This record gives sequence, structure tokens and C-alpha cells, in this order.
Amino acid sequence: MSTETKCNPDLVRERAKCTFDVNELINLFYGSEKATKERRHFEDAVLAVKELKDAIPEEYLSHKERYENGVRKATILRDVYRDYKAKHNRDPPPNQITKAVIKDISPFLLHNGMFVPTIAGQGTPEQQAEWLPKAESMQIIGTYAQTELGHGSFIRGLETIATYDPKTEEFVLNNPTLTSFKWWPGGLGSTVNHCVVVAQLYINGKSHGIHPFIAQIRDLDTHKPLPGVKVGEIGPKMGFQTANNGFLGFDNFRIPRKNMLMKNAQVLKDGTFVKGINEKLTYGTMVMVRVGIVGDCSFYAALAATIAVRYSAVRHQSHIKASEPEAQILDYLTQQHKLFIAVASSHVYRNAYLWMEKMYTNVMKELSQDKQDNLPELHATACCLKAVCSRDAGSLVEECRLACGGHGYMASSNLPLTYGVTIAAVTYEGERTVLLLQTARYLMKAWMAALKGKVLSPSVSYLLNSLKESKKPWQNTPEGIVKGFQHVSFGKVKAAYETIQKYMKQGKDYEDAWNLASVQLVKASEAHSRAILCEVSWEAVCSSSASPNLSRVLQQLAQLYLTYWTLETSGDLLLYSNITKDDLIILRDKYEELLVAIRPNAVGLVDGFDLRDEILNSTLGSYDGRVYERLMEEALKSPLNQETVNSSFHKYLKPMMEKAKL
Ligand SMILES: CC/C=C\C/C=C\C/C=C\C/C=C/C(=O)SCCNC(=O)CCNC(=O)[C@H](O)C(C)(C)COP(=O)(O)OP(=O)(O)OC[C@H]1O[C@@H](n2cnc3c(N)ncnc32)[C@H](O)[C@@H]1OP(=O)(O)O
Ligand SMILES: Cc1cc2nc3c(=O)[nH]c(=O)nc-3n(C[C@H](O)[C@H](O)[C@H](O)COP(=O)(O)OP(=O)(O)OC[C@H]3O[C@@H](n4cnc5c(N)ncnc54)[C@H](O)[C@@H]3O)c2cc1C
Repeated sequence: MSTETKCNPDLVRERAKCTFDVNELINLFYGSEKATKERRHFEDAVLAVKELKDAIPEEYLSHKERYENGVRKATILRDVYRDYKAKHNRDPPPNQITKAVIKDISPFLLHNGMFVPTIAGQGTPEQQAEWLPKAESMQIIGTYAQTELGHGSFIRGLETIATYDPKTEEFVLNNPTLTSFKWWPGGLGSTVNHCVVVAQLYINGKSHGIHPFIAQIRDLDTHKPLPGVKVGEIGPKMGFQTANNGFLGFDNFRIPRKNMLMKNAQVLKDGTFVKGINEKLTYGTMVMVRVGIVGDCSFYAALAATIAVRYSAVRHQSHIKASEPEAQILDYLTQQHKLFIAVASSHVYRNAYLWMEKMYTNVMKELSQDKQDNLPELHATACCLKAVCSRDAGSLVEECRLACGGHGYMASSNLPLTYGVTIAAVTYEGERTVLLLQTARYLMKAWMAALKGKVLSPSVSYLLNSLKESKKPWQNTPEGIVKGFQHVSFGKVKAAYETIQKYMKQGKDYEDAWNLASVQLVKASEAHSRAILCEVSWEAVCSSSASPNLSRVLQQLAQLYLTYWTLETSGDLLLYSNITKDDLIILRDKYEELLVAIRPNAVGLVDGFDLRDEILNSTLGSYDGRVYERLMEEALKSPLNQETVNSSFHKYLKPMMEKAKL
């Protein structure tokens, strides 16, 4: 981190006001002092590589140049990872340094994030032995090719076909229609030579559902598409410009039988299909990534909050009192309302991610012992938390951007790109509504079980309690608010269920009744997610090992989250819990008190995310607060400022002005 010497005086004052030890917060957030040290050490090693520094900001490069620069840096970064592993005999610690290097999304994201994990999770030991060493060492580069032009959400509707030919013991891959073309996979455009292709398996004319296959699509020496492969890049997007998303189609492309990933289901040499214990295990990589996305949401909220809070401490505009100097915009309560929820939410998502990660690890362990009982709960929880956290994180980043006024609109603030990247997670890895409806299926089943008095899984057991406790008075405490959110979820689950029943009594079949109730079902899932987020984050704060000074501030943040959402969803609480108008007024006042209480620690709290200037990559958010200097320095890098008179003056402006004189 930069030293305080050249720091903006407002930020120096802010840091002096902080009531807790920022290093303690950093160590708590990242797990331990050792974890912080190792992460920083690795980040230092990456940032010491001169070739990773960009000569000019990415925004001035063409689409093609941006990609090429992204690949260049991704390969150097990969060397740093390899060298670290060789030296320390372990992988580098979790870190976000790719943001400092690639800025947008790495063309290797899908290789590391889905290709390798799919081989590890869906391959037999022999298949893992064949491909993992090559993939992990980057002798081959891959992606996860599932989505097609015509289908993304409904994956049973995928049209890519893998027909087994027992004579040659091969699968023949085909994309018979335009809509069957793979569309979106990251790195597919021009980077990868392999992919996991999700395709419909046909044996002797019989369909056996979708399965993952490994296909080599480009020559390893020339990188030319292999015969029978049509592949390319899909073009510019809202973000993900360097992710190199691509399209792919096969024309009678043959792959050996051993290229079907066969941990779950198998095709024997003679074409016998052996079903797996649960066909949904094929969807396993998606569950893993959905859990990871909750962690990503914590990072993006932290990044945007760091930029906007530091900027708001440096920026002065207007007066609170006419007699006093212009105020730091961070002193306006409205600004605190916009920003502190992003700080608080980052902690909430972090705790939810750690909680989900534990659930994921447990279920994976159970699956390895053929025990599947807790898989539905994992799937339902990962779906709704991914859906709610990504949408909320996107909104928080946008609110942080708006809170920086005009300068937040500058690319050099890094907030527009951060928004483009964050909001993409609402769609990828399962579109929000679609995932919430998956959770709703689970909630409806849980509700029916609750009505029968059955024992429910831990994440939905509150439905039973709420059934018993519906008459208890509201309590204006964090625990009371958590219960309140559970009552809202209970009420919405019950209402959605009864709506389905109502339509069925009117003669509709279950599917139509489901569709007619689906707005309510989505809302029930959202309420369920909010109840989980509130409960998990409050419990994490209460059981944390933080010192009293830090604990106080973390409790304030967690209470801010609870109170913010109570006020945002007060209509629901009035409808489904025993909260009263008077309780809401007390909570409104409490919320305002919390903003005021958190205010002196705002800069300390974002310093506690320990995001280096290179990761923030923002003129507005740097540790030293040299906002105006940086805005000007960055503007001067514009190619339009490298010449006094642009040629368009002579070509167009001057002739126009002269024509106007005639
Ligand atoms: C930090 C992250 C690390 C790395 C980052 C890497 C990349 C990030 C950046 C970008 C990459 C993006 C990649 C992608 O987007 S890849 C493509 C992702 N695509 C999707 O997510 C598709 C979404 N659709 C689905 O998952 C399924 O189609 C859907 C679940 C919606 C429906 O499936 P299906 O029609 O087969 O099932 P249903 O009939 O609705 O339900 C049947 C039954 O199955 C249960 N189920 C469904 N999915 C699962 C699962 N994954 N695990 C367990 N069980 C599952 C479902 O609950 C139903 O149960 P029941 O109610 O009991 O019948
Ligand atoms: C940045 C980015 C990166 C991606 N990377 C990859 C990748 O690497 N590999 C890969 O395979 N894919 C990738 N994808 C694709 C992504 O997984 C899909 O776009 C996503 O799953 C959504 O599917 P869709 O595009 O078909 O949306 P659609 O399903 O067409 O959604 C459109 C609308 O229809 C609604 N809808 C659809 N079905 C239902 C339903 N059953 N009930 C109610 N409403 C419904 C949705 O809610 C939404 O409002 C990526 C996408 C993006 C944006």
C-alpha cells in the first residue's frame, strides 16, 4: 500500500478517526494474518513483473488489440502462478490480482474456472489422469461449451448431438441447426484448443439426455480449427471484452469413446448405456461456480465501495451549514445511505460464501460415499443465493457509480467496467429468474413436508418454526429481524403454494398453475434468500473472534444490512410478520443512527478490504486520494491529446465552416 506522506489530507483525517485496527479487519476478512501476508506477497510478485503493466489504458485499444493484450498478460500471469507453485510447493493463495493485470476478464477464466473443474468433477480417474496434468500445466487450453444460440437456461433442450458409433467406438458430434451452435463459452473465440461440449447423447437412435464430452477443436501447432469444426468469436458485449466468448459448430466431427466424461454415466464399447446414480450430477460444475459467484459478489461490492467511499471523503460539494466550508460529500446522510449498504453487503456475501462453501464441501464428501440426501438443498441454496447476491451486487455497484457523480461515468473510475462485469453474473451460470424458480420447486416440496409435520433440512427448518410461532410479537432486535424475514419467507411460500392450489381447484393442471403462480414463487425464493443472508451473516458476526472495537463496528454493519432490508421490504413485513408501524419508525431512526455511527469508520472499513490501487484501477479510489491529479493524468493519455490539431479539423470542420460562409 502507498504511504500516508502524499496522501490527501481528508483521507489522512479519516484514517486517524478510525476506532478499530484496520489490520485486524483485513486479517479477519481474509482468514488470518498468515493468509494476508501470503496473499500480499503473491500480489507483490505479480506486480513486480514489468511486462504486465499496460502502456496505455485498455479503453483506447481496439477490440482485437484488447484481446491480444489480454492473452499476452494472461500467459505471463500464468508463468508467475507456475513459478510460485514450483517454489512453494502449493498453489498461490486466493487473490484478485487478475483484476490488476487483465482489468476485464481473463481469456483463461473458463479454462481454470470450468474446464479443469469439469474434468476433475465429471471424469473417471483414468480420464483425470489423461487430461488434468495437460490442462493444469496449460499444454492444452479449454472451455466449457454448454449454451447454444437457441438454448441457455433449458439445458435439456440443447441441440448439439453426440451419436455413438459402436463400429469405430467413437461419438460423432453435429450441430444440425443454427440454433444448435454453441454460443458464449469464454475463450472459445480464438484462445482454446479443447472444450467440454455438453451434447445430447444418442445410441442406436435412442436419446439418453445431455452429457459432457471432451473435444479437441484446434490443432495444437497451427491453432487452425480441425476439419469439421466451425468456430469464432461473438463480438463486443457490455463487459467481458477480453473473455473471448465464442461460437462453435460441429459437422460430423468424431471423438473417441473415452472422450465422454464418464464418472456419472457410461457408454460401453458395444453401445450399452449405463445410467449414473443421479443424472443431475452432470450439472455439478454449475453448482460449484454458483457458490463461487457469491464470493465474487463480495469482491465486486468491496471494490465499488472502496472507490466510492474514498472519493466521497475527498470530494467536497455544497454546504451542510452555510457558515461552514463546503462539506465532504460523505457527510451527507443520503451519500452514506447509498454507500454503507455496499460495505455491509460485501461482508454479508463473504459470510454467506464461506457458509455455502462448507455446505458444498460436505455434500461433495457425501456424494463420494454415494450419499445424495443433501444435494437438493445444496442446489436450491446455491441457486437462490447466486441469483439474489448477483442482482444486489450489480445494483450496489451502479449505486456506487452514481454516487460519484459525473466522475463515476468516466471509464477511468473503473466503475462502468465493474458494473458491466458484475451484472453479467445475473445471467451467466443460470439466469436469475430461472434459478429462483429452481429454489421455489424446493420450497414447495419443503412446504408440503412441513404441512405433514416432517423434519426439514436445516436451511428451511425455519418454515416449521414459523408455522408454530406466527402469533409471537415482533422484536426490534437483530434476532427479531432475522425471525421477521423468516416469517416473510414463510408467508410467501405459503401464499405461493395456496395460489397453485387455487388454480388447480379451478381445473388447471399443475404446470399451468405453477406458471400462473410464478411471480409469487420467485418472490418467495427471494424472501428465502434474504432470510438466509440475514441469519448467516448475523450469526457469523456474533460468533466472530474480533476484538471488542472491531466487533462493535462489524455488528453495526450487520445491523445496517438487516435494518436496510427491513425498511426496503416493510410492506412484506407488515403483511407477513407482526411488525407494527411503530416498530418501523423505531427501525427507521435506528437506521439513521447506524449511518451516523459508521460514518467515522467508513474509510477504515474500506481500507479493511485491502484492495490495492492496481486492483481498484480507479482514478477516484486510490489509497492516497489524489483524485483530481489522477483524472487529469489519465485524460492526458487520450490519443486525442497526443496532437494539437486533429486531422478531422482539416478534413471536415474547416470545410464545413467555410461552406457556412458562402
Ligand atoms: C468464482 C467462480 C469460479 C469461476 C468462474 C467461472 C466462470 C464465471 C464466468 C462466466 C462463465 C459462465 C459460464 C456459464 O454460464 S456455463 C452455462 C451455465 N448454464 C446454466 O446455468 C443453465 C441453467 N439451467 C440449468 O441449470 C437447468 O436447465 C435447470 C436447473 C434450470 C433445469 O434443469 P432440468 O430441466 O434438467 O431440471 P428440472 O426438470 O427443472 O428439475 C429436475 C430436478 O433436478 C434438480 N436439479 C436441477 N439442477 C440440479 C443440480 N445442479 N443439482 C442437483 N439437482 C438439480 C431440480 O431441483 C429438480 O428436482 P426435483 O424438484 O426434485 O424434481
Ligand atoms: C458474460 C457471459 C458469459 C457466459 N459464459 C458462458 C460460458 O462460458 N459457457 C456457456 O456454456 N455459457 C455461457 N454463458 C451463457 C449463459 O449461461 C446463459 O446466457 C444463461 O444461462 C441464460 O440463458 P439464456 O441466455 O438462454 O437466457 P434465456 O433463458 O433465453 O432468458 C431470457 C428470459 O427468459 C426467461 N426465462 C427462460 N426460461 C424461463 C423459465 N423456465 N421460466 C421463466 N422465465 C424463463 C428468463 O428469466 C429471461 O428473462 C455466458 C453468458 C454471459 C452473459
